[in-house]
Formats: sequence, C-alpha cells, structure tokens
Amino acid sequence: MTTPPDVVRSAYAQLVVTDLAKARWFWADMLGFHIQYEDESRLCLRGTDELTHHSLVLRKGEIAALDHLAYRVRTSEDVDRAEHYFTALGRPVRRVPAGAGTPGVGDAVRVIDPLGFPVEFFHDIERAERLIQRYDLRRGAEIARLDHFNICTPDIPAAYAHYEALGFGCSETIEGDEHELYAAWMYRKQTVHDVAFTGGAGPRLHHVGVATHESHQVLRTADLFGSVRKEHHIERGPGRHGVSNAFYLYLRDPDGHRVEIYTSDYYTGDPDHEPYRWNVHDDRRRDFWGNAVIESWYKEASPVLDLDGRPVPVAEAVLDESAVQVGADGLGIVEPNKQDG
Ligand SMILES: O=C1C=CC(S(=O)(=O)O)=CC1(O)O
Ligand SMILES: [Fe+2]
Repeated sequence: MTTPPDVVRSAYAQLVVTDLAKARWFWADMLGFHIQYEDESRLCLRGTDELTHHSLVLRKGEIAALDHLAYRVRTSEDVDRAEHYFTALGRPVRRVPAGAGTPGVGDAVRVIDPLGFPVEFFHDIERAERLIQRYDLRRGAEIARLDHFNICTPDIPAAYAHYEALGFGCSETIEGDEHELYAAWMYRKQTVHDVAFTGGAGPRLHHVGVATHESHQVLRTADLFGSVRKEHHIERGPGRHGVSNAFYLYLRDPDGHRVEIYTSDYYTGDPDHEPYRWNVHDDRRRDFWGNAVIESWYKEASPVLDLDGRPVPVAEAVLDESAVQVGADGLGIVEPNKQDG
C-alpha cells in the first residue's frame, strides 16, 4: 500500500475562461483579487492575505472549464508520494517539472483522481509580497484568500472514501433518514473544509469558495454588482449557511463559473473533532433562515478537462438532494425538523 501525500490545504484552481478581459473585470476589478502575474493568455491572482504567487489562475481558452484543482503538499517528497500513490491506483499521472506548468509553481504532479477530476499536487511555489496590511490596495469584495473547492460528483460515498484515504477529516454532512450521504465537507487546514461534495452529474466543478474577513464585505459585493447593473451575476444569497455557519453570497462569472464569497466559519483542528450531521429534511441545512436554494445552484456547474485539455464526460447523479421534498429547496412541504445532528 503506498503512502498518500501530506496535503496542507486547497491551494489554487486553474479555470479556463473564454474572454480574459471580461474575466479580469469580474475577478480583479469587482472581487478585488490582486493580479500577481499577467500575460496575453493568463492571469495569476491572489487574495490580500495570501503569501504565495496565486490562488486562482484564469487561462484563456475555447471552452469554459476547470483546467485543474491544486493542493499544496507539505514537502517536495510529498510530490513524489502523490505520483506513486495515484500510479498505484491506476490513475492517469503526469509529472510537470518546474517552469513547464503554471507560472510561479515548481515541480508538480497532475493526476485524474478516482472521481474523474484533474488535480495537481505541488510543494514549491514562489513567495509573494505581504499585502495583509496594504489597505490602500484593497478594493471590491476585498477577497482575503481561497478557502475551498466544491465539486459535483454522482457518488458522494466514493468521494468521501477517496478524500478520507488522503487524510482529510470530515466537519459536516447532509444525510437522509437512513443516513444515506447526500453531501460532505472535508478538511486538511483547520477550518470547515478544503473540499466539499455536492451530489450531481460529475465530475464538474460546483464552485470555488473565497474568504473575506467580514460579513459586511459579503454584503458590499452584492451592492457593488447591483450598483453597476450587473446584478444578474448574483445567483444565491446573501445568507447564513446552516452547514459551516458561514455568511455567504454566490456569484457566476462571465463564463458561468460559480464563486462563493464566504466568511465566518469555525475551527476544526482538535484531534477528536466530530462531524456535525444535518438531516436532508432540515430546511435550515443550506440556508439557516430557511430560504429556498435556487434550482440552478443544484443543477449547473463547470465541466472539467483531462490532462490533455479535453472535456471529461459526466456520469449522472445516483442520489439527488434537489429531488428530496424539503422546504429549503422550495420543492415541497416543510416537514417537522428531524435534525439528528
Ligand atoms: O461552502 C459551503 C458551505 C455550506 C454550504 S450549504 O449550502 O450550507 O450546504 C455550501 C457550501 O459548500 O458552498
Ligand atoms: Fe462553498
């Protein structure tokens, strides 16, 4: 049995966008990501708290899709461990030497994981100037850092097992009356999640979650888009999550990629931290105030590319939460709370 890599955190996502100028407006001008690197085909962006080269890369291309997710691993030896681990699983694996991949990133390995997602594991990445107290440079939503990836996959238990084998802990779940698993939130850094699974056709990217420090910055984001008559980019929220307790707003970028502006979740770092389990019939689970979840949030997501840049076919969902008759999804009768958290 090979040893899995020691994953430190979700580190960056590389998205393919069809119009780089429009994407620059959305992610840098409106959300306030700092441009660390820019050329005619690519933007490398980071939040005000981030000390490494980037946490989001926008690459110009024909098809709006996820190019890859990336996790930072603790040592350069963990890059080798990742190569051996996924090779032993029989997955497609490709070594990406420093300079041959994403700007700023050193030696890396890219795989197609067992869920069908393109994932990179790296250790070396260029350090970047400390912007934490450069309040003069803050703008838009004042994005502080990448917080998590949310992925659509048809088999949530398989996703849970894969990430558990990579050493991820579980902070929260959504389960049916017989404890069938509808969704899960899993972590390596000591917050609610680095990755979460939304039941649905997959592999697809549901969203990238980015953190602000304050809920007023989440509210300001909605006001900013309303002010410039771009309110159609707002998909869901603002609101308070049940799962994670975070204050949230979901937006769609010009290509339809979903981003969540997210703040105020909680610490999960003790060794005996136990998952908090929501019942799928609890209409506070996704919005603590019981607001319905818009259908597009369950149904729409970004396609993913394979290691050669081709779209990966999706498999349909096995268990579909939006089909469950619950109040918060606006699809049925609000049942008495049967929360078994
Ligand atoms: O980050 C998240 C935290 C909570 C939720 S949920 O809508 O409350 O389930 C969704 C989410 O995965 O985007
Ligand atoms: Fe999220």
